Formats: sequence, C-alpha cells, structure tokens
Amino acid sequence: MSKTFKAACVQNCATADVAHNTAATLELMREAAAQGASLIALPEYFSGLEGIDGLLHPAAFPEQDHPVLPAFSEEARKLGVWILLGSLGVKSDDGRIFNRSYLLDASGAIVARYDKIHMFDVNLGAGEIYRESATVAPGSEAVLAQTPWGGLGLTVCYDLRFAPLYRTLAKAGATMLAVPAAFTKVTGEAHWHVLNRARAIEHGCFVIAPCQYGTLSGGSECFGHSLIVDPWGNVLADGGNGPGVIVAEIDPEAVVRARGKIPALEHDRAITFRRTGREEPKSAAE
Ligand SMILES: O=C(O)CNC(=O)[C@H](CS)NC(=O)CCC(=O)C(=O)O
Repeated sequence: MSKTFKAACVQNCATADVAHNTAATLELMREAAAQGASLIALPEYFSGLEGIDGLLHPAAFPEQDHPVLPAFSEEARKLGVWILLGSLGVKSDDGRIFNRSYLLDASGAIVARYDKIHMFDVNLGAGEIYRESATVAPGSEAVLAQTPWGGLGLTVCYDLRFAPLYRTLAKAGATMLAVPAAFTKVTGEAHWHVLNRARAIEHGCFVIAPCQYGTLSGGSECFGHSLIVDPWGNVLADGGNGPGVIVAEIDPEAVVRARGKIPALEHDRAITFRRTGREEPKSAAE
C-alpha cells in the first residue's frame, strides 16, 4: 500500500483575463507546495472562460497551442509536484470545445486527460439557465490515472451527480476521486457537501474537490468550499469562500479501513428490472 502524502486544492475565481488567472493560480500552487503538498488540484476552468449571452465561450485553444499548459507543466517540474489541471477549454473538431481535465506528473508530462461527460444543461429558475452542451462537446470515457499513491479517478463538476461514473472508477481501482468544479452558489449550498461526501462513502475513496468561488467572468456565482473528504465521509478540509489553498493528509490505509468495515464494492450486485402490476389493455389500434 502506498505511503501517506499531502494533497491540496487551490481555490480561485477566474476573471476574463487568462494571464491574470494563470498567475494567480500558480501563486496559490506555490503556497500549497510550500505546505508540503505532492498533488495539487485546480478547479474547473481555473484559467478562465468568457460568458457571452449566457453561453460559455472559454478562452479555448487547440491542445497543442494552449497558452496555459506549458506554464503549468514547467511549474510541476520546478516544484516537483503532480498537478490536476481541473479543466481547460480545448477546441474540439465540431466547433465546440472539450471541458478537458489534465493530470501532470512531477516531470510536467501529461499523464492523463479526461473530457467531462455530463453536460450542465439546466434551468435553476430566476433566470439562471445553463446550456453547457451549446458550447461543449461531451466526453464518453471514464479515465483512471495511476499515481504514486494509487488510482485517481478523473471527473469534472456536474459529473458529481452521476454515481455510476464513480462506481465504474472505483471498481476499476480508484482509491481517490477528483472533482474539480465551478459549482453554482445555488446548487452548491444545497448539494455540494452531501454529494461529495456520498461519493466518498459509497466507494471508500478520498474525494479531492477544488471549486471556484465568487462571480466568474461569465456572470455565474460559484460556491467555493473546495473539499477534501476521507473514505469514511469526514470532511478533512473545506475552503470556505475566497481565494486560498486547503491541504490534507491522504493516508491510503484509510481506504483499507473504510472498505474493511463496509465492503460495499464487493457487495454490489447486478440488478434486473421487471414491470409488475396489471398491464393496461392495449387499444385495437396498437
Ligand atoms: O458556470 C460557469 O460559468 C462555469 N461552470 C461551468 O462551466 C460548468 C458548466 S456550466 N458548471 C457546472 O457544471 C455546474 C454544475 C453544478 O453547479 C451542479 O451540478 O449543481
């Protein structure tokens, strides 16, 4: 079993200025590294996005030309840390973008990429409408990345509401689940803590969930409260509101202990479905 290490979440508020956001998150990353973090996770769209007519038009580029990637690759190498780039807008070939998460190792190499699968197309009322699929092309593949501390399942934001994705990752070997986010304030207040704790408890995994705070350039209000949750569901660190860094110790043995008490992953059973009750008489036309 791998040894204990420190993980961190950076909590920022992305403006319309990608260069500013990049500099600010690099600064917070250095703070996390100074506190001994070996794995540092950044929120969804940490480097910024533009909100035009309520749609998302992140400052997106083809991956090979992305202006943000080299800076963070270099920083991972300089600090000797692994970095989860929560997500960047990366041009897709259908004129939209991918909401793509990257894991960089301590040499700065991209060791995993994951395209957000579930699109936040919702109407929260009071004029708060999101149509992520209007500008984002969904991914379709769950991604488990190997790290020196165990398997890290990659997810993004709205994915958090879809438990089967986390079950797939846990059954594939994940002992840690990444949930970089820009959760809205409205839904964050109602659901963020309980959903992250549920994913940790259901799968006996650590959850590392960096979230943006404040009002983004697109106008949406983000919840903040980046979280690190242990496999028993205890919140080890909560970023509250405002810029900053949270750091917590990740002891892989905690996964063994939680799963030893509640071996839910082993008890999981395939479920069949049968409709019962009186069938409605079919009309002659049918
Ligand atoms: O809003 C922004 O400008 C940035 N946020 C995003 O890009 C994404 C897609 S719109 N936000 C979410 O997925 C929120 C999910 C969420 O909040 C929930 O599932 O409750």
